[in-house]
Amino acid sequence: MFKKLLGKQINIDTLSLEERVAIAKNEPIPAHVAIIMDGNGRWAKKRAMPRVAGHHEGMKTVRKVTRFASDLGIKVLTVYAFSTENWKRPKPEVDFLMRLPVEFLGSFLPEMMERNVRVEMIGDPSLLPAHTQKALFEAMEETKYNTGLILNFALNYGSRSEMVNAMKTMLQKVQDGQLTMQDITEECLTSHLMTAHLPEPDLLIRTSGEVRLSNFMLWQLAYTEFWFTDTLWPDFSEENLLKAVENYQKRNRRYGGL
Ligand SMILES: Cc1cc(N2CCCCCC2)n2ncc(-c3ccc(F)cc3)c2n1
Repeated sequence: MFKKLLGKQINIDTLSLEERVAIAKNEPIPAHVAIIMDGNGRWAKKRAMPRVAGHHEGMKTVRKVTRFASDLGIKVLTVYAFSTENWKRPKPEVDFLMRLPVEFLGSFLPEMMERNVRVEMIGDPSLLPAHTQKALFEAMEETKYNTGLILNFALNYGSRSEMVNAMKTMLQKVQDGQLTMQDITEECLTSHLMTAHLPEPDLLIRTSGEVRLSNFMLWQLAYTEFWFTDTLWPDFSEENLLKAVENYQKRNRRYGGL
């Protein structure tokens, strides 16, 4: 890929990762990157390993990508870790998945503190097992004053139920006289979503060649740039994230305008 640098055309594919990071940092870095982390089961199947091996490897990729996103200066990284539809999977697989937050936080929390990373979540935690909730709430409590990258886990999250809940709250406020019909605007609905305190995603990445949203942040992604890759999530690397950011920086976002 060619980039204009200091009046010269540079073939950045010939540069090192570090050199490309330095160049990328001279242009707007997407403040909020959202990732649908697909391909874990396929990764395991290709290696004749159980599906859970792919999930476990995928968890290590979350750690790797978090480090790199923090180094790049990304402000918010939202990762779709467990959807409301995932409860339909076999119980042993769900049980394994529900232990990943415990393992991840147990091993990575000290480094996240050093890196000033804040752990947040979107979704309904009430259905998560007690050990998962405990690990999550402790990590959110311990990191709540950190001002660096926000690592935002979408857990037991579904966009349609998020929007229905927002509408119900707004309707209740209209009934209670706290809101009028004129108050019901796009901004009002946005402020009632779980992501109200976050900027909308600038870049959405989906791995493993799937090209669909799977009930993920449907409202919030209205003006987001999408980047799809055939790479399976466990194989996703700093190189892949940098490629997505470099591609993002080549696009001129119009937000519906000309
Ligand atoms: C359910 C689930 C699945 C999960 N996968 C690994 C990544 C690929 C996608 C599915 C499997 N990962 N990876 C990290 C977490 C996690 C969640 C919350 C938290 F506070 C800390 C870590 C996680 N949670």
